[in-house]
Amino acid sequence: MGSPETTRSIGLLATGGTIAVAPPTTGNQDHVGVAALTPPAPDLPERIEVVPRDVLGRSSRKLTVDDLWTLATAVDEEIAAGRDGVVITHGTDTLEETAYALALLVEPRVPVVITGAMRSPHHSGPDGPANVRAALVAAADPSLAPYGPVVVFQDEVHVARLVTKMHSARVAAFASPAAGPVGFVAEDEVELLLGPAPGTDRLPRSNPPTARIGLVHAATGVDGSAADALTSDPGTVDGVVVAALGAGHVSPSLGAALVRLARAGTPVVVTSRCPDGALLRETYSGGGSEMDLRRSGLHFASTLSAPKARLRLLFGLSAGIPLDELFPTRRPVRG
Ligand SMILES: NC(=O)C[C@H](N)C(=O)O
Repeated sequence: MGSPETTRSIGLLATGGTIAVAPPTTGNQDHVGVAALTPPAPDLPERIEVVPRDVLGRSSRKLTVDDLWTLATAVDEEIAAGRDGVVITHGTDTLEETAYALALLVEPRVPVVITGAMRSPHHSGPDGPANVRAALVAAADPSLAPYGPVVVFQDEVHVARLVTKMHSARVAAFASPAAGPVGFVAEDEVELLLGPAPGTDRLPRSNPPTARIGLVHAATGVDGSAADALTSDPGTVDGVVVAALGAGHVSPSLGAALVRLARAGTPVVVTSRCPDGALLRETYSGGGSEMDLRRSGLHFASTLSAPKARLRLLFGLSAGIPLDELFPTRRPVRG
């Protein structure tokens, strides 16, 4: 790894998404390859060279967890080949999940940066080129490595655990509601605002993903049938994640169904459908409350969103990691 004065070699890995999409046709939309996303040498930020590579070429809605494993392997290969940083271009719809999957799977020895675009190359004012440039600048800054994979979008730097797509169409689509961006890019330099969080999300990288994890979204009137449907055939799912109401609540009927599942040995992990805030421990009691669910053996996923907790459970169970290690309980609920 060179000093900031030496040229830094950045792997640019393309996976598809709006940043690379061709104009719509009647069938599937094509994606241009990484060559079209690589800025020509005269347009690159100073002291950056790009090593382009096509890894996948599709909309993010078509990606599978096997694709996430493939991408993590490609990132590992780039790091092993001596890159000073890695940039991944990606569709925005599931970009935050891929960022978190890389936080689970990749040892962040160099900066790993994910970006995309909300306007395709053939729309007016495409945001892809500016996002790629800012991502390259971030990937070339070694001080970003300890943050794990980050999302750089609209010149903001967001950590994988907290970032989420907040807007379906605007170019300023991403935010980290719990803390804000950890930094920003201006004039081809990274300005950091917050330090890296203690600890790591990383899991041992042993087995490719095999576990199937169901997702239940709590809402008014959503009862136990939502969980029962997922598990009606034995062996359909290996675990369930719940996007619960508020600080970790579900309807009493859904709560009872989830408790039945947990008692029968299916891992059940509770998250909140709120984009910000903690899951409570001992404030509310009664059927479907956080006290009821915690005491009944359900696990709680701290500040992770439901889609990210699902990936943690999926990769963690596939690697044979005990549930208590994946989602540790700080202290038991009293009483
Ligand atoms: N802005 C985008 O990239 C959205 C696109 N549908 C995708 O996720 O692939």
